[in-house]
Amino acid sequence: MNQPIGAAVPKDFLLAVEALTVSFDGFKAVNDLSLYVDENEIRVIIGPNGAGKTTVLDLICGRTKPTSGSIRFAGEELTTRREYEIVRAGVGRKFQNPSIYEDLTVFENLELSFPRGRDVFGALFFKRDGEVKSRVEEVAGMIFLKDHLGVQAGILSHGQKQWLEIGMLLIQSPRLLMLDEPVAGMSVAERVKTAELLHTIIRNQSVIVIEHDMKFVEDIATRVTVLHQGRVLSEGSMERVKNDPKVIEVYLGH
Ligand SMILES: Nc1ncnc2c1ncn2[C@@H]1O[C@H](COP(=O)(O)OP(=O)(O)OP(=O)(O)O)[C@@H](O)[C@H]1O
Repeated sequence: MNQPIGAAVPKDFLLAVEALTVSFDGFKAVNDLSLYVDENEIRVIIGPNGAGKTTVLDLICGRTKPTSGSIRFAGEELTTRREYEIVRAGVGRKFQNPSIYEDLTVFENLELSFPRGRDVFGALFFKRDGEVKSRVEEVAGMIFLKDHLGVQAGILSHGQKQWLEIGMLLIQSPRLLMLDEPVAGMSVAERVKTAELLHTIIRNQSVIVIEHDMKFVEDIATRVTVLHQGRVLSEGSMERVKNDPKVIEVYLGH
């Protein structure tokens, strides 16, 4: 049957979070939340402390299980999946503090994160050296560390360590990257380059960023979701959200 003109056509989002709730001892940290992220989108989540931002990412990556609701990613339900299955489905998560191997070089950190397959008997098989090397170099170029491949990760600047960790996710080619305050502690120049990096990433992937730095949010966001008390308080362009009286009252006015 033909769709009547003007009828809502269901759209396939990369990520569709619907009616998501999680209670901790009766306290709803996330409360009936719905959120939809497109392919090739940067979505920024902002909101006051305790709004539920980190908990939303914990729910998407399977670290926390919801009390109710659904999270569909590329058409698959994630709420019944284990954390490693969600990673394999294509969701990469970076936490606030970089977790890199400080004693290893940039090259080795990236190489170790390269996804290793398993053969039909379940044994690990390793990709040919050349394939790994060219992928490591490609990702190092994206994260501005191509000239630092032989450098020990421990002596990188804070910002470079953050980029390296993003690179360690990128090398696994996730379809969705989730970043928790990626520019915290970065210099102004590093923030500008991080915005550039995110714009490169979304040519092929989608990104969710939790951020407090409003200048950075303005630089990267096409759509912003404001959380408050576990719910969506406002959503839309930065322009719209920053002029929303509700948002000014609970967040931006402080
Ligand atoms: N495992 C948990 N057990 C109990 N309460 C929790 C748990 N995780 C989070 N909370 C509570 O849920 C609320 C939301 O926390 P969350 O860390 O998601 O907020 P946030 O928006 O990320 O805040 P911030 O900007 O400070 O990082 C807080 O009140 C927090 O104390």
